[in-house]
Amino acid sequence: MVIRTEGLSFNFGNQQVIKSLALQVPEGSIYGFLGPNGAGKTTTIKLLLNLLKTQHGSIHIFEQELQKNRISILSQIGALIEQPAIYPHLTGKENLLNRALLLQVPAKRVDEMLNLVQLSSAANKKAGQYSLGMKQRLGIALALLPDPKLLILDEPTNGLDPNGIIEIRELLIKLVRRHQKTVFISSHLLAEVERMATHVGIIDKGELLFQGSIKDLEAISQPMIRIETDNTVDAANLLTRKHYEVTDVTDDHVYVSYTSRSQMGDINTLLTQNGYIIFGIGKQQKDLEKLFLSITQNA
Ligand SMILES: Nc1ncnc2c1ncn2[C@@H]1O[C@H](COP(=O)(O)OP(=O)(O)OP(=O)(O)O)[C@@H](O)[C@H]1O
Repeated sequence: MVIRTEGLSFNFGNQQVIKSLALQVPEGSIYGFLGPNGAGKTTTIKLLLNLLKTQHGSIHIFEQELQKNRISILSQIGALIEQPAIYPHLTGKENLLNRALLLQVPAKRVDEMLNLVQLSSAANKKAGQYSLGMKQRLGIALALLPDPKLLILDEPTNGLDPNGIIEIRELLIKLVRRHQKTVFISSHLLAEVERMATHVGIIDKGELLFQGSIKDLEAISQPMIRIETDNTVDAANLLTRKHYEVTDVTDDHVYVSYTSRSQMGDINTLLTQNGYIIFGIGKQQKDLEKLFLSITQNA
């Protein structure tokens, strides 16, 4: 494991914001650390980076205890938390050169990093004029400069437009596949993490509700077919008789486990032929809130 915490807890005053967290982040993974605002993601990341001191429990990174091996561990971690520390009056390249000098990294890595995050053509533009997405990519380039084995990113796509989100996602996938890094990335968006993560941890109110591979997550975040119809109870009964798995019935909607697009067509035909009016039918992915419900209900 690249990151392993045991019984990790943290209090701000008398508010316990991290509760006995047992994270397991495998080598070469993109680990999506998922949770709503205020769940404790940033606090956890600050603990992992030793920006906050561990109060209870233990943190092992690269199989070494963090407190005892602080300097050697932290020198192998690249991090981006909150706003990237960028000098706006310097160009992107100057920002990187500055940091390279500080870290005693060969200057030629600067061009390599600009290339990797696709900022070569904007290298000589002032960083203050960069778009949010470009700033985030510059932040990632800064974090990658010392060639860390582990990259920790706190909500790196926050505030980005869809294009910016795709760019960051592709960059992270490339880093893991081609450059053998491990990426730990926090987010409050299930859909975003699902598209790139190999492993997921879900935290709410400081507690880890779920941890596992993306396959394990798919098993519980199964999409549904949402059918808006006039007589939901009768429609649900008909569907059940026809061996469809009805998961929920409300006044306006019937929900059925989704298996395929053609199954959605079959349901549409079946209900229409039996005289039901279909106002709408579509595939619905569970959002984080619904996922929480199924996790806690299945626990
Ligand atoms: N310096 C602090 N002093 C007191 N309480 C804090 C401090 N920093 C965070 N908290 C509280 O700790 C809890 C967890 O916050 P944290 O920032 O870790 O959550 P988060 O999951 O990163 O959320 P967000 O996505 O909003 O940043 C919240 O209730 C927050 O109000």
